[in-house]
Amino acid sequence: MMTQSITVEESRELDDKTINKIGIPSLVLMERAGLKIYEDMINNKDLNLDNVLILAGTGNNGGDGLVVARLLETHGYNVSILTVGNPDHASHDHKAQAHICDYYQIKKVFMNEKFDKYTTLVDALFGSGLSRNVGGDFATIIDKANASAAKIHAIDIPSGLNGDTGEVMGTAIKAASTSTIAYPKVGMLKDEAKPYTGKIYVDDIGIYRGNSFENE
Ligand SMILES: NC(=O)C1=CN([C@@H]2O[C@H](COP(=O)(O)OP(=O)(O)OC[C@H]3O[C@@H](n4cnc5c(N)ncnc54)[C@H](O)[C@@H]3O)[C@@H](O)[C@H]2O)[C@@H](O)CC1
Ligand SMILES: [K+]
Repeated sequence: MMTQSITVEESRELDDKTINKIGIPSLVLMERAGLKIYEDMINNKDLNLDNVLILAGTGNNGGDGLVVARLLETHGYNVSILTVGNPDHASHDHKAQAHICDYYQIKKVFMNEKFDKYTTLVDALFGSGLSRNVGGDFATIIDKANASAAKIHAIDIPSGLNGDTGEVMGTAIKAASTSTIAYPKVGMLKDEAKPYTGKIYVDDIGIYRGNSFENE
């Protein structure tokens, strides 16, 4: 059982070490993340997956969200994607996932979309890359998501929540459940973070701290 928590910086160092020193390709980690998040959602009986909207930023957190979109689509669920931010400036792995989503012709919606027809929203706006207060279109979408009747499942860290302190950076997603990658981040376990994280799933995707793999 992995119950340790880590800082956001450590999570980024572990990602980097796993990819660049150990040699597991980043797209393999992203695929494993997406598969685990998809399974968490399927197994969470509190989520109604009749009509799912993926809220995707243009980084790798959004890339994880696009893997979930594709897995939902290929398993027959009704799923749409709202990309927030400039797709031309998306991360390499995000662009690779967007290309795959295009192959499957997954429905795309835009900023003016009404959220009330969706049963579940997936928060893939920001994860460990959040570096400043949330504003502009991102804040608009977070506030619209929180105001909607749909439940929110967050990927890695609820967007806008400071993963180290558990504080809200401007505004933050209030998730019913969160799939966090590798280890929970320290701020997510604080009492004040609970209304934002909801139930936390910890997803093993092959990223390990120190020698913890020896205990697997
Ligand atoms: N390849 C990897 O390293 C892995 C990454 N993973 C996922 O990738 C996430 C990290 O991805 P990224 O490093 O691409 O970062 P994010 O996707 O968290 O953020 C994307 C970008 O948003 C920008 N940004 C930060 N704060 C902002 C703000 N307030 N307003 C507007 N833009 C802002 C930053 O330039 C940042 O790089 C993790 O949380 C996890 O979900 C997982 O797939 C596991 C493997
Ligand atoms: K997120």
